[in-house]
Amino acid sequence: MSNATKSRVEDSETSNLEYAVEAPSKKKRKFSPIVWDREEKEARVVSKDRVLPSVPLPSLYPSPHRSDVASDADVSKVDIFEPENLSQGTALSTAEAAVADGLVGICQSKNPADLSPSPLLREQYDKTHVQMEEEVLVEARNISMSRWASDSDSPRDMSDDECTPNRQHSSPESGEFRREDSVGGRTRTFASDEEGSFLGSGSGGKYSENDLTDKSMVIDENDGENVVISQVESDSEYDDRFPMEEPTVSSQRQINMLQGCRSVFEYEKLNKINEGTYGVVYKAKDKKTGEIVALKKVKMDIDRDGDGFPMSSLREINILLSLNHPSIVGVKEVVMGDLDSIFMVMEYMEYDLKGLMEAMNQPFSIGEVKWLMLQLLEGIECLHGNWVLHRDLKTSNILLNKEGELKICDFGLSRQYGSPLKPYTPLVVTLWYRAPEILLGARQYSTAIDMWSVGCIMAEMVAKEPLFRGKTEVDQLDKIFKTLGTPNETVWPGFSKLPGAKAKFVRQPFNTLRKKFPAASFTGSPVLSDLGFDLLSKLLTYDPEKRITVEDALNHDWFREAPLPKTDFKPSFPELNSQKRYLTADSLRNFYSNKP
Ligand SMILES: Nc1ncnc2c1ncn2[C@@H]1O[C@H](COP(=O)(O)OP(=O)(O)OP(=O)(O)O)[C@@H](O)[C@H]1O
Repeated sequence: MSNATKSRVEDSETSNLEYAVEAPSKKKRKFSPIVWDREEKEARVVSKDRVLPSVPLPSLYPSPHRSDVASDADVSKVDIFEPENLSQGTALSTAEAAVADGLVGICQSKNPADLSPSPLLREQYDKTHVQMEEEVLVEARNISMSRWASDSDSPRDMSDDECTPNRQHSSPESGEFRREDSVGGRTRTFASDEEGSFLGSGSGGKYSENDLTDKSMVIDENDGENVVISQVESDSEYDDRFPMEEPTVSSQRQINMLQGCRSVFEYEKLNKINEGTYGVVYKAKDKKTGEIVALKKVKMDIDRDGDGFPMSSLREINILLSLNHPSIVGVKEVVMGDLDSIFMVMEYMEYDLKGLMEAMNQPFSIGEVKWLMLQLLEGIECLHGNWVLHRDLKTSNILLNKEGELKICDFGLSRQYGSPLKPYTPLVVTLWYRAPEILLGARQYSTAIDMWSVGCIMAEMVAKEPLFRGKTEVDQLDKIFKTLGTPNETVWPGFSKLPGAKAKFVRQPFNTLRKKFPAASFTGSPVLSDLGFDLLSKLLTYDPEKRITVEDALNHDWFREAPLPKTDFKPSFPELNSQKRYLTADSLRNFYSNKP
């Protein structure tokens, strides 16, 4: 369990405990680029142990902490890892093409001569490179022109927030400090049991140059899948408040073509964990250190239009290498296999939330749900604070380890600006956590889409079953409307103008969510206090502009009422079945028969 997350504490006037109190923030809210200012919370108590960031994405720069992991490419390529595919002569060239496209500096080679790309790979690199350049430019421009762009509001003051973007040029001093330093001096970490007693203290597919001259960023989604950046808001008031800055990306971007990756043969493959849309995940052991890791093999046959390294994978790697947060799965390095294989080496997590819930015979307790929610929200706060939308939050993308630490994984769909999304199979990309604005074909959406997913995940953790299990998009909307009531212009201004709103949906005048989660129950239905229900309702709010932000969710009083977050929660299941991430009948039987 990470100290950072464990020690998140919120202020409460009703509490007689002392907490570290952060002064009311002067910053504008910094969540959705298309959702405007709201009242700020008066005060928020935060952890004394949190490691805080200093700089935003986009970062094509590797972590200084991570580049040292891969220092020896001159390794023997023992033929134990997919030997049939081994082609030493071309491997480095492939890796180089990938490296040059953003895996910059995460690998090193002792022999630069090995790294000259073949003409074919050179061409692939050039194509992908141009696309990356455009995206990076747009992303950076938008960040600098956002409402955070003033001195006090810039994402560069992410030191006020929760995560540490890894950048080659950032010094540890500037990148990290403890929140307790900032204000007040009153700090306390906490742990609780279930009863609440404290146990411890302490637009259309392409963007143009013109797009770069506007003031704020939104994301367009065309035809359901093609996501691009477009620009909104150009009023003078905005200009006054948030003066434009020139992008600095071109001077920041540095590609070291002479750096290469370590080989996957440094690892001993143990077994396949799972196969998702974008890659196969293996459990493996570092031969030198014995450390157990997860290796995600990047699929090369999708999402690349036949001409390069998959953009989804590059983005995922870039994001994961750029962010360092206890609730975001850590990537140790990127290694290369054969001509067409690149692997991400990640910290190994024993469970994913989906598999775990399938294996449990009881739902989580409310204290456990709170603890998991806090960790999840903190990871999302880090993402949103760095202009990253996850866009595919679901229970199988939330990993847990034996220590009860939760980490978000699978950033394959994150920040897919300008690149079509091509799910390998529609069955895999679930609709269940998808926000109504996306289902209804909204062309602009924001961080609120992730918050909807969090609402679905919260409900699922409480009830131990998915909240809305639609089979098609229309079915998904029907299921949502049946429970939350059919939206209208009153609850969701702008709803009727959404492309999908013309369809005939169920007419449900009432919100019946409370019935599913009563405050007290004699029927065995999951129970949620008024505060818990309030948070859930705010997460599952139709209007994205009114939907709760991650910061407000983290400040919600539900986390301060008993039972408190169960910070000492540790999943007590044996490690999940390696193939499917859920327990075999045998291991379950053994598990329960051995229980006292
Ligand atoms: N670091 C890890 N440790 C252990 N298991 C992991 C790790 N990363 C991923 N997994 C397992 O592999 C599965 C697939 O991983 P991931 O979601 O990253 O792949 P994907 O191809 O992007 O999947 P999707 O189809 O959901 O987009 C996860 O649901 C999880 O069970």
